[in-house]
Amino acid sequence: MLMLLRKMVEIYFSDIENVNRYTYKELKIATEGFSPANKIGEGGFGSVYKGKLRNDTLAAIKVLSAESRQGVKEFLTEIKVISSIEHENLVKLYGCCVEGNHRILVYEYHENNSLAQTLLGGGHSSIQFSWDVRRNICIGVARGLAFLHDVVQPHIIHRDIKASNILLDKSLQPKISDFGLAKLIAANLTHISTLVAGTAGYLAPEYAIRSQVTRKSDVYSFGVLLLEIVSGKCNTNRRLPVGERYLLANAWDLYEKGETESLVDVFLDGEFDVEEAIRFCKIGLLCTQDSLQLRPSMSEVLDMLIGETDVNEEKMAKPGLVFEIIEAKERRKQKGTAEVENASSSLVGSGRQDDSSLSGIADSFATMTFTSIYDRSN
Ligand SMILES: Nc1ncnc2c1ncn2[C@@H]1O[C@H](COP(=O)(O)OP(=O)(O)OP(=O)(O)O)[C@@H](O)[C@H]1O
Repeated sequence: MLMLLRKMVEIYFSDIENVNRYTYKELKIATEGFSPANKIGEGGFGSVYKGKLRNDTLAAIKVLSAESRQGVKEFLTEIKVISSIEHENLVKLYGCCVEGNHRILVYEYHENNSLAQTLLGGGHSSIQFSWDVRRNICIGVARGLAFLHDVVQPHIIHRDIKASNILLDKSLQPKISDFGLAKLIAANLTHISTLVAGTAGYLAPEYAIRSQVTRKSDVYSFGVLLLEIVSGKCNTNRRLPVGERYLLANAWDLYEKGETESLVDVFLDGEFDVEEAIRFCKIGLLCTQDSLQLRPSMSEVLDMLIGETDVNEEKMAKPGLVFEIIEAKERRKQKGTAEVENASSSLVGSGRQDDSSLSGIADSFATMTFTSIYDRSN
């Protein structure tokens, strides 16, 4: 069995070009024995360490935990996928280590950390997120995603677009990381169903409820991220009163009242291009509409962001809000009642959801990893 596995790994590796292989020993040296001092993060799949490679290059070394769902096949698939694509807004994979039980990915290191720890990190970062910087980040992320969706063949759905997966390099260029959930899907398939493994606040309703993954579920997540970048607020802040907890619901309320401008981060102190900021908010709302068909593609989003095309808000519908289901589920847990069904029926546009899809909610949520429902302290 072990021999067979080794053989499989060798066959797979012989098929993968341009990927360095590292030994466990050299990665141990690079991270000073995986010392806690060099640990820079902890994700759903394991720990991330900063390390210095043999050629003095800094790297982010992601050690997949034993509990990680990624087996050899998924691990090697991830490597194959990442190594075959290169783009200025995607994190570069240097190589990997597959030795015994060790599964380690070695990425280019980006010193300015993620948006989750900087922009949304509660004031612990010294980075100045001016409007120009934010605009550049939004456009860069849209470029990276449009590339994955519309240029790479067959296209790639990221599935886990969120602030902790947007890293910043030394000149604050955004880099999309974590293709652990990405899967290549055949171009003729419109969607694939799978276990929901994204993060709650960024999840498109159809993804949360029916595990339905399409490029449009990435578009939804991008819309949430866009609103976070413009507002400087996390999509969920459980410290706030119920009515103010959810950024997306607030954004829609303000839009309806014609007060979209007040969504923009107060830290900008009024120093931003008002028209452009409002346009970005509207694009965020276009992306998060309940109906997949109404959401634009990432290439269309990019064109709207750079002002190449206008934002058509004529028929813009209310966003699909997942939090209502989450809260109802929490209440049900506490009270042992069957409120999920009630809350689900109040989901925006939920008239299209039948009982069979609703009955899957609890199961879908049981498989979700709620790893990044973070709060911003201010
Ligand atoms: N290439 C990198 N350069 C610098 N820091 C990184 C890099 N990759 C990851 N990190 C840091 O490690 C943290 C954890 O990353 P990881 O992708 O494993 O998990 P996550 O995105 O936080 O959560 P999840 O696994 O649920 O997606 C990131 O938030 C970031 O701070």
